[in-house]
Amino acid sequence: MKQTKKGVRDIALDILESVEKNQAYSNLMLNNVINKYQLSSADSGLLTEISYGTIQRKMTLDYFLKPYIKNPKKTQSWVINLLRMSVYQMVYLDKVPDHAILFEAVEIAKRRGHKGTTSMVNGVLRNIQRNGVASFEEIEDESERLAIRTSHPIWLVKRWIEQFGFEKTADMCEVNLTAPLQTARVNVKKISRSELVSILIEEGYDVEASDILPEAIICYRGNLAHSESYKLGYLSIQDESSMLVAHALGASGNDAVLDCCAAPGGKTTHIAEGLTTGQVYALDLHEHKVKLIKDQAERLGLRNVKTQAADSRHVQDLFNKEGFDRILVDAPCSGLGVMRRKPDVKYTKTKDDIIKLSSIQQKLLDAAAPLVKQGGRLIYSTCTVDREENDRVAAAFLESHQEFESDLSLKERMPEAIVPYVEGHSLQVFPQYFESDGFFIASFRKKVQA
Ligand SMILES: C[S@@+](CC[C@H](N)C(=O)[O-])C[C@H]1O[C@@H](n2cnc3c(N)ncnc32)[C@H](O)[C@@H]1O
Repeated sequence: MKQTKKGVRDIALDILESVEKNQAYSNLMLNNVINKYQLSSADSGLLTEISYGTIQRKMTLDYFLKPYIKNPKKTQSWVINLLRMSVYQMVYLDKVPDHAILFEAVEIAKRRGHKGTTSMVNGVLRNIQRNGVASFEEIEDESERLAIRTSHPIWLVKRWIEQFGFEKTADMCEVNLTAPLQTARVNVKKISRSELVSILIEEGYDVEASDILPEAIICYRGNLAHSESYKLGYLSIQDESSMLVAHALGASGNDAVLDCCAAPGGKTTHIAEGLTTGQVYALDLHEHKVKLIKDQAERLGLRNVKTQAADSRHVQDLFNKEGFDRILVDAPCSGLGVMRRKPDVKYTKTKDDIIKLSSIQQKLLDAAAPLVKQGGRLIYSTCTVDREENDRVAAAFLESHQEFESDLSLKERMPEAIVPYVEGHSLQVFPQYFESDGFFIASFRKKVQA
């Protein structure tokens, strides 16, 4: 039901407050409020731009605000968020004039606070309008400057520079500030890509075939999740990096496949679309998440997906040894490759999380290993950019599982554009390579016993 009318900026402030207090993820909250208030597409666009933009650039905005706020620690959080989102609009959006931004901010301050707060908001914004914002050149340390300018935590920027060098880190930080394009995967069991592209164009979507993957479509305008073709099961919304995983797995025909961490089912259904008589067994921890996989398989008309709620660290209790041709461990991870979609992730993840996650990732791989057939393949993937969770987990697996070897055939299953980035048995996709998510894939082959 449509709620009482609330201004876009008021709603944006609610989102910023909830995200700040860790009550909600920005992407989920945004979808909820767009439905709740039945916003027009122009208003949804503005709301997304203001709330995502402000979260994306939080550290930069705080740097701009610092000289103008006497006592930031004593200032209420909603006031800080109101100032952040107003400065975001003043500096980064040219479609709204400064006087309108100031007027709206003062009106919100009047409604939510007392006179003193209103005049403080007014004063800070007027001063910024008059004097401008600080230059980044004032920050001496190069990595700190990059961190503040692109609004990434300093520990993370330093860690990435150490792991990948300054240039790659800087490119990644820049691209993390941009909005991702929506991509979709064609359900080749139901329709060809060229047919689907024509149907979507007729429906009014601005789409084209990707030149990286044969089943991918890029959408420049409109939300394909609302299309008729989506309802009919012709497509799934999926990032191209994530689509690479099914290619790496290379399941086909009658293969028995196990997907250990499968919800919401993006990769399970991709794999299932590529089989004929084969089956995918899809596991995830919780029943409500398993339902998401079931719903997707049903929508896509896939009958070769079997789901079960289970802790895959004990997967050996569920299946016989050496029962699967292919196993995928698309592990829980820090998600540092998907910051464009979930900008709040960058401020909440810690080094400790990375250590804890890498231990879970190793346990999941250890548990899956005995279930792979001799000559079969095990794929490990994450949507993160961090050597501890990626290369080190892969190396530790090979070291402690002599029955496996590096699978150097990974290159042969990757699309041409990706091949140059494959290093031996693994691949780290950086978000700046193809405008897709940051992703890691490693491929292991179980040796055939003599
Ligand atoms: C990266 S997501 C998987 C995304 C999924 N493969 C897809 O493509 O849609 C990781 C999943 O692992 C699940 N998970 C975490 N720990 C698990 C465990 N011990 N056993 C099974 N699933 C687990 C989480 O619930 C989460 O859904």
